[in-house]
Amino acid sequence: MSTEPQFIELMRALATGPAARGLNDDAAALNVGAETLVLTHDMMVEGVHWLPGQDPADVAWKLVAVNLSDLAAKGAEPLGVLLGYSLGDNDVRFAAGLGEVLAAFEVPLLGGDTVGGGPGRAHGLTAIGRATHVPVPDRSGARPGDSIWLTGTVGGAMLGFDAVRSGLDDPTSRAAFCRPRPLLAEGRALAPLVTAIMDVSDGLLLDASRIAQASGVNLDIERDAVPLAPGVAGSGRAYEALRWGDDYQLLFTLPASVAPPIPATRIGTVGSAGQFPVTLDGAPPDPDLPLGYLHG
Ligand SMILES: Nc1ncnc2c1ncn2[C@@H]1O[C@H](COP(=O)(O)OP(=O)(O)O)[C@@H](O)[C@H]1O
Ligand SMILES: Cc1ncc(C[n+]2csc(CCOP(=O)(O)OP(=O)(O)O)c2C)c(N)n1
Ligand SMILES: [Mg+2]
Repeated sequence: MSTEPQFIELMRALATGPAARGLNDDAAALNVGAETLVLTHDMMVEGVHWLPGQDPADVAWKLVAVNLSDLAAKGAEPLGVLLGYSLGDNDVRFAAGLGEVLAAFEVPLLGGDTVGGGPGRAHGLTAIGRATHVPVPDRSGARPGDSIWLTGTVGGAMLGFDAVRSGLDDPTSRAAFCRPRPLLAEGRALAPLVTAIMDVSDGLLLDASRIAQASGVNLDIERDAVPLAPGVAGSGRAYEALRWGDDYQLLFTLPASVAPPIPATRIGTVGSAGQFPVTLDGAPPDPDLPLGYLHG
């Protein structure tokens, strides 16, 4: 079996048009007449993205939210979604959660496909958006001297996952894992200003390394500047929170003179490319630990 990066490399040879952006971005950007459509697709798999026994309404919420998060990171306004659904237990609960998330973010369901499920069910969703700013911001414009910024905190999903796994009925800590909120308004406000932007799905360090690689720079993160979700600080899991993922915050770079128009924390500085795409307080990350979450 291939790893996720190996398979994407095979796809990269096929996705050669400009709209695919070299498969180096959160979404495709397709010019259609005077508009630019922003298109993304993410899947969720039982046992990989949700635990067997989790409320299907939460799975539906997250499936839509993670895709809208990719639109948010490109400053796009959602136009609609298409659902690929595997039948299983409690399909009615899934439909209820889908209704909630579509209403919460005012996104229409446009269609989809339904198949018989089995163990290890997988659902997919395509989200279609309209660019509110062109050029659609990508990951490649970070320049030495830029500041690195992050919305919100990291580590909340990691703690929420533990709460779900241990059956803890604490809605606040579960919410970060079960019901992430795509930062659509924030992404739209940032799109005209940023030099690079993406959403943090696979872990702050791994996603920062993607901006670094796309931009041909180093991202140096100040460890103590990274805002941690309540409960992470002092738990001994601060470094894990930088690598766990599923937090769906926006990570972006701005020229040093530009202040973000939305609440965010400055977490580091862009430097020239060096041996490591990402450093922490000038030092390489722990070589024995992955930077974030990769499939395969
Ligand atoms: N099976 C696939 N076929 C074509 N493109 C893919 C496939 N899997 C991933 N990609 C592309 O590879 C890039 C990286 O994917 P991914 O890391 O999943 O992005 P994101 O975290 O924004 O969802 C994106 O451009 C995505 O569209
Ligand atoms: C049961 C379970 N175990 C572990 C995780 C953690 N996890 C699984 S995939 C993932 C990264 C994000 O998923 P991915 O499919 O890579 O999304 P993308 O980057 O394509 O948006 C994380 C943090 C989880 N969500 N659920
Ligand atoms: Mg993806």
